[in-house]
Amino acid sequence: MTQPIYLVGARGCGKTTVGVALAQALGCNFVDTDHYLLESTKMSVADIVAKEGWEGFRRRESGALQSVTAPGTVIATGGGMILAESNRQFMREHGVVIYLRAPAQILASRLEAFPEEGQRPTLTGRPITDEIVEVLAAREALYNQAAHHVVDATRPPAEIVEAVLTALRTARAS
Ligand SMILES: Nc1ncnc2c1ncn2[C@@H]1O[C@H](COP(=O)(O)OP(=O)(O)O)[C@@H](O)[C@H]1O
Ligand SMILES: O=C(O)C1=C[C@@H](OP(=O)(O)O)[C@@H](O)[C@H](O)C1
Ligand SMILES: [Mg+2]
Repeated sequence: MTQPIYLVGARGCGKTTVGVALAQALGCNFVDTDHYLLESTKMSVADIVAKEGWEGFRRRESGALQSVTAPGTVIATGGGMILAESNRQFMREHGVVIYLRAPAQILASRLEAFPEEGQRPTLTGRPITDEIVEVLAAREALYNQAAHHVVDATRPPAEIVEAVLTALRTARAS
């Protein structure tokens, strides 16, 4: 596998968790665009948003996407990476895009257990359950548009990794 693999999906679908395990299974490098921003700016997502607004954060994450793109790399994106058409096009052109899909109730229960406020400042100011329903409704079509493969992300991480590997193998054989 030399093409980069991009994991997309809503907050809490497991892009970061599954990305680490997938990279290990493939013997690839792993990068997370939010971790890249944290390391390169020394600011959390919440810090960047407080200082520059969501617009500033979105500009920086588009830059991060281009910076981390390299052969032999599994890339966990932030949940809003697919908002920009240019990012969707960039990912589709440069690699294989996998959408980790899970329903709002599952995402909400994971995020309520581990909110990680520095990583996930509120997007709407609404309670987490309402926010996720709203955000998924606005983005589901974009996740699907960006994706070469859609994988059920309600299972344990090891099973999701297996499903991604199967999707990659099937695509290569066809
Ligand atoms: N497949 C899974 N099953 C159960 N919990 C999960 C799964 N994937 C991730 N989690 C948990 O959900 C939370 C968010 O996971 P994370 O990988 O940070 O998601 P994302 O990067 O998509 O926002 C973490 O606490 C993580 O342990
Ligand atoms: O959905 C979003 O708009 C965001 C998701 C977060 O990443 P995760 O999806 O890894 O939580 C992070 O990039 C930022 O808080 C914005
Ligand atoms: Mg993440």
